[in-house]
Amino acid sequence: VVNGEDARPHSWPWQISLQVKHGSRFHHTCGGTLIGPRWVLTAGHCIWPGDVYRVVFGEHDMSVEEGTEQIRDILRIVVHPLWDIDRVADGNDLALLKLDKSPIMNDSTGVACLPEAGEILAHGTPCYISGWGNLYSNVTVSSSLSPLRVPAHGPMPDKLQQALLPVVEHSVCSRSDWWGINAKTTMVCAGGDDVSGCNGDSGGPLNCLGQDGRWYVHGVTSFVSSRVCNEVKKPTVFTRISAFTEWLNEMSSYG
Ligand SMILES: CC(C)[C@H](NC(=O)C(F)(F)F)C(=O)N[C@@H](C)C(=O)Nc1ccc(C(F)(F)F)cc1
Repeated sequence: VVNGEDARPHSWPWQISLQVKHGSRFHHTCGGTLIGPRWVLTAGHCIWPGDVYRVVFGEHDMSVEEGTEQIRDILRIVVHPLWDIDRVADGNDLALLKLDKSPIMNDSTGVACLPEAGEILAHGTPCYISGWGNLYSNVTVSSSLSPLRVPAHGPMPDKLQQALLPVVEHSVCSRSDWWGINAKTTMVCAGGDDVSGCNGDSGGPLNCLGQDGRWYVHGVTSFVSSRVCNEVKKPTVFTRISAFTEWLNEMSSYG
């Protein structure tokens, strides 16, 4: 998250850390959302065939054993059938992870509320992105020595970050100098004035306040500008969960 702040610990109890095994150690690779006792929703682009993953719940500061962490293994991974890493702009950037065992629900770990099917957020609706992704893109300025602009990764935070990202309605997000045709109606755009998601926030939740005073997860973090995470007129793009209600119900019911 670029230009965010430390989240109050466990204030987004459905936020998980998806960790991938490299050698004998696991490390954070994506965010995700607990949407049922044994189901986590993340981004399709977080899943690479052959990799081994685990899910950490109740995490806040990655560098400290806080006693609220719970770790679960994954029984099955269902990537959306239409997801294609070579066609990011087509959307469908979703994957469901079935856990071997439900985590214990407590003050630090809980299930998210999801919106009604088809629900569309109005322009300007205040939402928060949360994640342990990069604090900024480390873009080397192009010069005679390095003619290419090489976007490298900035530092990753230890503590969960959050940032207020106002919703950008589709008619604005799909303007030619914004995301153009890459912004589909099955996506939610949110952000502006140099706050954004960044690498490592992938798959995490877009948390939006509902009329009933509850927080609802409307988006799964999908993509940002490949030049710089918080590029002007390139708001963060999320998979719109309310466009996939049927698929989510089908998958979670066949257990
Ligand atoms: C999509 C993921 C690989 C990656 N996602 C993220 O970093 C996330 F945190 F925003 F989720 C990303 O946006 N990476 C940059 C480097 C990227 O590839 N961006 C990108 C932007 C737009 C499009 C387009 F326009 F085709 F849809 C494709 C890729």
